[in-house]
Amino acid sequence: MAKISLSKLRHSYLANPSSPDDFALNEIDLNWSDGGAYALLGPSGCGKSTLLNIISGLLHPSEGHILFDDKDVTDLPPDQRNIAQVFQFPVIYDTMSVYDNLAFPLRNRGVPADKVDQRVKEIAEMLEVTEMLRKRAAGLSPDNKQKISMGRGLVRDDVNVVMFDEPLTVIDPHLKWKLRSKLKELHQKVRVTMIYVTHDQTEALTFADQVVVMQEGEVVQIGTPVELFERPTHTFVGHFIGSPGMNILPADVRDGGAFLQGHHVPLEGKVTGEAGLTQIGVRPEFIRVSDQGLPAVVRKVSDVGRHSVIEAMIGDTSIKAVTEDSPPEQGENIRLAFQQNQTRLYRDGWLTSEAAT
Ligand SMILES: Nc1ncnc2c1ncn2[C@@H]1O[C@H](COP(=O)(O)OP(=O)(O)OP(=O)(O)O)[C@@H](O)[C@H]1O
Repeated sequence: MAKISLSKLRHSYLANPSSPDDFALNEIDLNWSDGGAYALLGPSGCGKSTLLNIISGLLHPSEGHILFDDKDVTDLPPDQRNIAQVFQFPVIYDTMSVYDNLAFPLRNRGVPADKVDQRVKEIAEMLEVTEMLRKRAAGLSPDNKQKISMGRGLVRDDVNVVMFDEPLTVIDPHLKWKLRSKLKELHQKVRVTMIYVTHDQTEALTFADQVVVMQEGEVVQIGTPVELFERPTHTFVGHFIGSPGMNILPADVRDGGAFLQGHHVPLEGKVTGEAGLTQIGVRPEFIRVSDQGLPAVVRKVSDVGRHSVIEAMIGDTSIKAVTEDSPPEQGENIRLAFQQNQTRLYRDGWLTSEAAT
């Protein structure tokens, strides 16, 4: 297990990059603690695989350094980095038994047979595959194959890090949540540093203690799932995380106050910075239908099970609110109250209101 540091990492696939747009990764600095569970989250093309390949050693960064426990590994090839990887598609030997598949990474490194046996049985128990150990891998369902693939990633206890690259891609939707929580449970048992790459917010937020959100080659926020939900430092994070995402509303700022369609909107705290495009950010969960608040007209109501999503118009600005009470009717005139300590201001995308004290 290792602490991992990425220092001033940049990468371009071009031979002679000249502008920031030429870089697939732009200046990444990160410090990950030994034994932590981390996720890299972002839409397709944001640079997740590039970063993962740099950490595993498949790709040499154009600039910067990778350190494992303060040792610079930037120039080391993958086989000398002592990493285990679990990929999108199961990597197992169909002709071998489940037992031999799990034992393979250990036998390969000359681990004594009794230790191999003990560790294989331990991992099989954690994954709940003990009864499959004697079966041939070829006959397994895709989700069981991926479980074994994960087991192969976890079986060695001497790795610096286990990296998961979209590991639930091939899993049936109704089994995904099972494997997702299994993985979290496994991390708590084995306490190896783990990095989980995904574009799926649910997977990232359920697995990781800390999530790194990426957009267009940059890290836009690093935080716990709660921090990302409650106080996104960028509108991209606000919108990308949550279902529905944060409302990002056009705002005029004058005399230190924010106005939406001419109505004053009290913010969490003082406004900092100057000029730029200003927007109010408030999550649908923090807007209530109330006697007081901003006048709005209901455009649509969607019943999504435990709650309803109200889509309304304030002037010509569309806004979403979530309610667990009985929702208003389409076309109804309502008032929407924003919870002040959850109402933030963004300037050119970045958080520019001070936190409530
Ligand atoms: N081998 C390559 N040569 C040139 N450009 C590349 C190469 N691999 C990736 N890129 C570019 O680098 C950027 C980041 O891609 P990357 O694959 O790291 O993103 P990602 O977040 O992993 O996306 P996905 O989830 O689709 O794999 C993209 O603009 C992509 O087109």
